[in-house]
Amino acid sequence: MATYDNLTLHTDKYQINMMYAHWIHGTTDNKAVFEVFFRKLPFGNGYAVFAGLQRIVEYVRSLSFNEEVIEYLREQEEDYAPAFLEKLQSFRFTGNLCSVEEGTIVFPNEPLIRVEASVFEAQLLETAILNFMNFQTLIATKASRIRQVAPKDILMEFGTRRAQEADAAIWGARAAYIAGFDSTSNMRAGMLFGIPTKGTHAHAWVQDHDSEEEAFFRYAAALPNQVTLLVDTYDTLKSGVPHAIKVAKAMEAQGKRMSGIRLDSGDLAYLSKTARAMLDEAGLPYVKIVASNDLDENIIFNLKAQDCQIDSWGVGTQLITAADQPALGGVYKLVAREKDGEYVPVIKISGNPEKVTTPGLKEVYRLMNRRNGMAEADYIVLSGDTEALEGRKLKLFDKLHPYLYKYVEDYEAVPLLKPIFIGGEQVYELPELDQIRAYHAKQLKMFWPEYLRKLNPAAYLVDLSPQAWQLKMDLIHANKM
Ligand SMILES: Nc1ncnc2c1ncn2[C@@H]1O[C@H](COP(=O)(O)OP(=O)(O)OP(=O)(O)O)[C@@H](O)[C@H]1O
Ligand SMILES: O=P(O)(O)OC[C@H]1O[C@H](OP(=O)(O)OP(=O)(O)O)[C@H](O)[C@@H]1O
Ligand SMILES: O=C(O)c1cccnc1
Repeated sequence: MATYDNLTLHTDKYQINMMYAHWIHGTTDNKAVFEVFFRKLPFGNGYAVFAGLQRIVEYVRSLSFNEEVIEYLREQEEDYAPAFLEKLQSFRFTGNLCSVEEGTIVFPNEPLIRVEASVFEAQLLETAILNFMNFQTLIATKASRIRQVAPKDILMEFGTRRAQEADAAIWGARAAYIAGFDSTSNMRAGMLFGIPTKGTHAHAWVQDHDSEEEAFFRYAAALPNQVTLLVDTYDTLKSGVPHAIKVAKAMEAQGKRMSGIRLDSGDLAYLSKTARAMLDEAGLPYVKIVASNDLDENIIFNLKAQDCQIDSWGVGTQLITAADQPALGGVYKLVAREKDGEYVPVIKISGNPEKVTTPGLKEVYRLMNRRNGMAEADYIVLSGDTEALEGRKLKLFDKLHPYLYKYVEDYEAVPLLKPIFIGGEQVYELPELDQIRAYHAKQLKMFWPEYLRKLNPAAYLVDLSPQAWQLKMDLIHANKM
């Protein structure tokens, strides 16, 4: 079997076909600029949480058309000339790549990643970059919604068994941690990324004993420092909770404290309230209640509205598969190409106005109100336009109804796109995961709650500068049949 972890061919065949066609026509070295953005927020949310950059950086660094890959291409496609395959052998990314940092709050229709490279290199990267960014951003956004409804509780990611295969499990666990989950059950994700791991036990442990009581006592004897007992194998209130109380009391006699019980079926509001009362009655107020069973942000929100007594949530399937919206539709679009040694902006026209691209190399700034430190709007300008950076008064206007406008001043323009690779050299030091998580938590504080609420959030303003807008209009008119 072929080597498994070389991601160089983790791309759509049409990218290699286009690379080949450029090679045939001698245009491989022409520069091209692509931008990554998405058009629509997932889950009806008001923002997305950008994630995927670490994987993208590792992928770009590791690109290598080694012998095995070349051999495969040779066998697969007789059109690919031997000299083309030879050129691929020395392929490496030598361009510039800028990106928003992981954990950043982002919005539709703003550039999140910009690749500026020979068209030969830039074309190859599209598929993998979108694959990594779309999935990880989607899961981080879902996790952020879950965190929002349980701001003070412990959130445990339990999704691996239901994830869309192994990569999704570990990178999804990482994305969830960035957006505020406290732990993962996936030990490999823990080892690879330094995410704290947590786990209870399964029904099998109870079923594998002559009695539930015996199972509980033996588990507590084996792992006295992390005893969370699953109490719903036979009858939660008549058997599970009373047996757990017995174990907790026995532990107390030895000077130890049981951590918790886990509810995994039935009416979680009713069961948690009753179990809480039973535990308190037994003098065990410190024993926490963990819940799991196909939870998502809506069920957790509802359970809280029912005054559930749940301290900690295990969330699997709904999070790791983003069950209510299985994909983020991020795209990678050409915005400029080199012609006669200069960049020429390009556009994609569509009958669907949302699909018309915004031409030209762009920067995106977050306009931070200096008086209150809150984000006012995101402002997209053509690269080289420094008006916002100089703090000049800006006109933000509604593109469909230009007579609706407002001026902003007394702001700081914070560039969102950071240089990651310049001339193929990595210039960005990847932050530690905990730094990313802390950065994300700080980001959330910069937005008014109206933009963050889970249901019907207010739309945050992402505006094009007048020059960027004019360029778009000019190209639409120039290209319209
Ligand atoms: N009080 C509640 N309010 C709203 N939703 C709840 C409540 N209690 C449980 N749920 C959710 O209802 C859904 C349906 O649970 P379901 O009836 O399938 O579980 P169960 O039959 O009790 O357990 P299982 O089939 O997993 O053994 C689950 O997603 C669960 O999290
Ligand atoms: O429900 P999720 O959010 O996906 O969380 C993970 C689930 O995985 C385990 O169940 P298991 O796989 O044993 O099957 P179950 O569906 O019968 O509980 C655990 O008991 C949770 O219920
Ligand atoms: O630790 C747990 O309780 C757990 C882990 C994964 C899936 N379900 C439960």
